[in-house]
Amino acid sequence: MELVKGVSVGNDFSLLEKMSEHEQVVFCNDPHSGLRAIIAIHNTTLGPALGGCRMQPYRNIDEALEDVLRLSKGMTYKCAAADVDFGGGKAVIIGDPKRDKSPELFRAFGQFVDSLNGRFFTGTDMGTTMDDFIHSMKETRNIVGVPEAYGGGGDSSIPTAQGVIYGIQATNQMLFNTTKLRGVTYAIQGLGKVGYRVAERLLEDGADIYVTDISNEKLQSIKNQAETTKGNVTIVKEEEIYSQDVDIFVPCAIGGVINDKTIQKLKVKAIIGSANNQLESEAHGKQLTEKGILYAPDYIVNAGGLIQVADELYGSNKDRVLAKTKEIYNIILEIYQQAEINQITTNEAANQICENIIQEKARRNSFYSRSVRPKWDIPN
Ligand SMILES: NC(=O)C1=CN([C@@H]2O[C@H](COP(=O)(O)OP(=O)(O)OC[C@H]3O[C@@H](n4cnc5c(N)ncnc54)[C@H](O)[C@@H]3O)[C@@H](O)[C@H]2O)C=CC1
Ligand SMILES: O=C(O)CCC(=O)C(=O)O
Repeated sequence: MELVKGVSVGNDFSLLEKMSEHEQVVFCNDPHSGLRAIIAIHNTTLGPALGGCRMQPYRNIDEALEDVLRLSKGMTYKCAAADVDFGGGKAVIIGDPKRDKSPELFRAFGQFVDSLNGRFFTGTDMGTTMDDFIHSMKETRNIVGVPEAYGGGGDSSIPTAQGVIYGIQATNQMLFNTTKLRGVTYAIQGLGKVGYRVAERLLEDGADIYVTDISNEKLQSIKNQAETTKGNVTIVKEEEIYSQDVDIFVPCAIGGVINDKTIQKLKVKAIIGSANNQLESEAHGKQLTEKGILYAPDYIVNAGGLIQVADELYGSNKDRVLAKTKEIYNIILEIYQQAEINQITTNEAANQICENIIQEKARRNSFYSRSVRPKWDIPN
């Protein structure tokens, strides 16, 4: 008897080959709530996988799978660089965040997370908010980025934006021999949870910024705010953000924005922002170096949120989170120096540093490697 009619995932092993670097990929389907999601666990050498959950109206399964595989790999490196005892994972929910959310959908998602029995911890990302995960928390304890009123560290985009600012200061030090934010010009793509805070801080310090977003409301809001700050804001069209005659491009929206097309347009001296997977491919890092553009690897710059959500497992302490986030300044400088000494790209330098950390820790913690439980005791 044919139980599942007409289902084909190809007549080869291409799906498994696609995830050959990953430990586990879980496809989640709950017809009752409409949940369709993918959870990817890339590497648990340093601890259970941790990574936010993105909600996006992906066009097809390939697009969603590609995104979750790339994002979860990035988390492995981000955890290593940020020195947190977690591995890399990520989740994507296929759906429109404006239309398709419901308490049932996030509860169903929580049940899938719980079924992984401590191998995966998750929280907010693009398209999801802390409120969504209040529903998931009813089904699993393995939710991070929880509001303060529920015992968590609160909005993780606050330390993420702080980390971006430390990264910009390190970049200004490298390029202009100053840690000051003003006197340097910036083009910001995306005024969401992170980008808006970065824009606010730059304006407060008297910097001139150029901004774009697909939301007019956000553009208008920052424009209004700039009336009371020392810095000035200029709104530009979405596609024009790449060709602005400014010092630094600050991508804080979607991934893949550094590609063959945009590199041609860029006139900046450096790129530093919060968006995950900014380079369409690693080779684009080389193209940036050849063009004399300094690239601050995204997963180093945007680790502030991860640092905060990982800290929740020790009880959430703002001073501890800030101290660790400040380290982003030194790590970025170290990467710039290593790239220069070894004549490699900054993304290669960052990858090498992280791979060495993972190997070194795996040797020390071999008893712990691939454990399904965190070191600390979290009751289930
Ligand atoms: N929230 C956090 O703590 C962290 C965020 N990130 C990454 O930073 C980026 C931004 O994250 P959030 O601010 O949390 O997301 P968000 O969803 O709050 O904001 C994204 C903003 O980008 C805008 N946008 C979307 N497409 C655009 C386009 N083509 N051009 C211009 N603007 C566009 C949206 O309208 C929105 O205002 C994402 O790539 C995310 O993965 C990384 C680490 C932590
Ligand atoms: O920032 C978060 O809430 C979780 C960490 C994460 O998913 C990320 O850094 O991309």
